[in-house]
Order: sequence, then C-alpha cells, then structure tokens
Amino acid sequence: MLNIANVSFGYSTEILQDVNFSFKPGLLYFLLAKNGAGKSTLFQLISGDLKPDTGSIQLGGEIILHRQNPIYFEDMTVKENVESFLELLDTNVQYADLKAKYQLDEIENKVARKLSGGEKQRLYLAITGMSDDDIQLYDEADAALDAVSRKMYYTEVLQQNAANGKLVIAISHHVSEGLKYADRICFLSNKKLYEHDPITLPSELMDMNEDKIMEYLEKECEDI
Ligand SMILES: Nc1ncnc2c1ncn2[C@@H]1O[C@H](COP(=O)(O)OP(=O)(O)OP(=O)(O)O)[C@@H](O)[C@H]1O
Repeated sequence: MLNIANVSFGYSTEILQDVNFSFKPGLLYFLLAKNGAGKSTLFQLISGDLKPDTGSIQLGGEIILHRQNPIYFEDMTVKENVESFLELLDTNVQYADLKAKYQLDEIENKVARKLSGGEKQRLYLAITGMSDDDIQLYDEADAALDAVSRKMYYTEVLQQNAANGKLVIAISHHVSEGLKYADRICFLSNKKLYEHDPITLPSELMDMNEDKIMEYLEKECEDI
C-alpha cells in the first residue's frame, strides 16, 4: 500500500538516512518522534510535496494529507460547508452519513461563523473524516480539538477509516491518549523508521508523558 525504499532526505542537515518501511492497509499508525525529528517532513515526502534525495516511495492508491488548521467557509451553513467539501473531494461519502455520525442535525442550518467552539469542532470533524482516499495522513489534525472531540476523532475518523480498509497515519501531540487507539507505532529515531506494536508496551507506560514513552521506544530501537 505504501512502500518506502532506501529513502534519504535532508535540508541542510539529514532527516532520513536510507529508510526502508512498509505501511499496510487497514491499520492505524501513530507516527512518533521527538520535536523537530522530521515527522512533517516525512508526510511531505509521502504526499509528494517533497522529493527524496535518493530512494523511492511507492503509493498504492489516492492520498490525502490533512493539516493542522481547521478550514471551512465562514459564511456558509454547516450543511453547505459539508456538501461543498464533499464535492471538492469528489468522494462517495454521503451527507446523511456524516450528519448522523457527527451529530449535525441541530447545527446544519447554522452559519459557520456563528457556531460555538464545540459546534465548530463537530463541523471540522465531519470535514476531516469525509475523505475516502486509500492513504490518509493526519498531521496534528487534533490540535484544536477538546477532549470530547478528540475521542470522536480517534474512534470515528481514524479508527473507522482504518476499519474501512484505508491506511491511516497520524501525528499527534496527545501521545499517550492517542496511542490507546493505534494499531501500530511508526517511530522515527536516528533518521530511521521503526515499527512497534502498542500491545507490547508496558501498560503503565501508556499513562506516562510523551518524553517517557519516547525514551522507552528509543531503548527498544537500540536492540533492533
Ligand atoms: N523547509 C525547510 N527548510 C529547512 N529546514 C527545514 C524545513 N522544514 C523543516 N526543516 C527542519 O527540519 C527538521 C524537521 O522538521 P519537521 O517539521 O519535519 O519536524 P517534526 O518532527 O514534524 O517537528 P514537530 O514535532 O516540532 O512538529 C527541523 O529541524 C526543521 O527546522
């Protein structure tokens, strides 16, 4: 579905060095690394915004990259917004399904700029979750979400799309929270990618902060 073969890439300093990694469809991957290690750069390489210096990236389908900032049309209603994005993305997803999934009934005729914070998040989730592309990248798309909306994002958007056979890769700063929903961890460390199964992590680690989780994963990588 997504194959990274012998990829190296750098700006003035090297970010990836001879990386090989294979992502499989139907799984939700969390891409983890320390700040500035190159997560967003890897997404840009996968989406084709950047070209590897050496090596190749093979995609087995259509790809979409969701970025951090919520976008929608301020002067359109919720329904008009969702329908416009459905048309723009040219997906087979139906408005009625999104309306039920993201509880849009009470807000569908409200103009976007008049929505409360929580209502805006529901509109954002409906837009974020509507793509039916085969490969879906989410670069901190949960940054503006509160705890309730984040749970919906992890289950209804990320997990659901993976369950529908898509390859889903997410970057999130809510590491311990998000990891509970992931099928796999893709860990970027020392310019290489390593795969971990979250099930093998000690359960107490899941409640620890991001730094402790990274520390643990880094030690594991030393043994690979
Ligand atoms: N266009 C660019 N030109 C030069 N250097 C860049 C460019 N974009 C990113 N970098 C550098 O490359 C490194 C990796 O950046 P990137 O944004 O991919 O990291 P990240 O892991 O996503 O970071 P964060 O966790 O802070 O979001 C950083 O040191 C960054 O300063």
